[in-house]
Amino acid sequence: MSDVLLSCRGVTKTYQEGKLTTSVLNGVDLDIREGELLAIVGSSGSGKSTLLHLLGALDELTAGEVRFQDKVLHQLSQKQQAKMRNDSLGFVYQFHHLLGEFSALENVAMPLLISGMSIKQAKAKAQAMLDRVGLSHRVAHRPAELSGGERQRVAIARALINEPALLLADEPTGNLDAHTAESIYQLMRELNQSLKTAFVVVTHDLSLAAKFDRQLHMQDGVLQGAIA
Ligand SMILES: Nc1ncnc2c1ncn2[C@@H]1O[C@H](COP(=O)(O)OP(=O)(O)OP(=O)(O)O)[C@@H](O)[C@H]1O
Repeated sequence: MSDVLLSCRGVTKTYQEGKLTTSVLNGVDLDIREGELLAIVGSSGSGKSTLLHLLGALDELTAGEVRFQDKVLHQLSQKQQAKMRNDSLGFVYQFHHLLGEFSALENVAMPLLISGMSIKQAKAKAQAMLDRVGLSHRVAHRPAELSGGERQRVAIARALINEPALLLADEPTGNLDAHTAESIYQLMRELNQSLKTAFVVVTHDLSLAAKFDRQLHMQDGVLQGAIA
C-alpha cells in the first residue's frame, strides 16, 4: 500500500522483573494510512497505552518492528528519534502535560522554538493555532487558569503546531463531560481535514470511537482486524 504512514509488524512488549514476566503486547500488526482517523478500544490493561508509546518511540519494544515514514524506529539514534518526535509526531494525553509556569501561547510555541524558529515567528504561529482551536481569548492564561476542555485544546494545538504527519492521543476526552468531549472530537476532525494529519486515538468511549474512520480492538495484547 503506497499511502501507509506507519506500520507495525510482530510488535511485542514484555516486562521482566525477577522471575515475573508480563507479556503486554503479543505480536501487533498494524498499518496506519496517511490522514486516517483510527480509534483503538479495549479493556483496561490490554496494552493500548503501551502500543501508543511504542508508535511514538517513547518506549522500547521487545521484538518486532515499527516503521514510520519508511524509517525503522528502533534503528534510529536517540537524537534522531527526538527530532522525529518533535518534527513529525504529536502527542496528546488525558492529563495534557502542559508546562504550568508558561502561558497557553508559550506552551503552543514551544515545539517551534525547539525546532529553531525565532520567538516572534513562533508566537505568531502559536497565536494562529490557538485561534483555530477557539482560544484566541485565553492565550495569556496559564494551564491552571483554564478549564479541562480548554487545556485539552491547548494540548491539541501544541501537538499540531509543527503540522505532524501523525498525532497520537491517549484518552484525549477521558476527563471531560460529553458536550466538551464532542467539541474536542469535532476539533480533531476539522484539523484532520485541513492539515491531513493522521490520528490514532486510544479511548474507552465507544460512541467517540464509532465516529472515527476505523476502530480496532485490543485484546490479549493483539489488535483485532489490524491490517486493512
Ligand atoms: N513497568 C511495567 N512492568 C510490568 N508491567 C507493566 C509495566 N508497565 C505496564 N505494565 C502492564 O502492562 C499492561 C498494559 O498497560 P497499558 O497502560 O498499556 O494498558 P491500557 O490498555 O492502556 O489500559 P487502560 O485502559 O487502563 O489505560 C498492564 O497490565 C500493566 O500492568
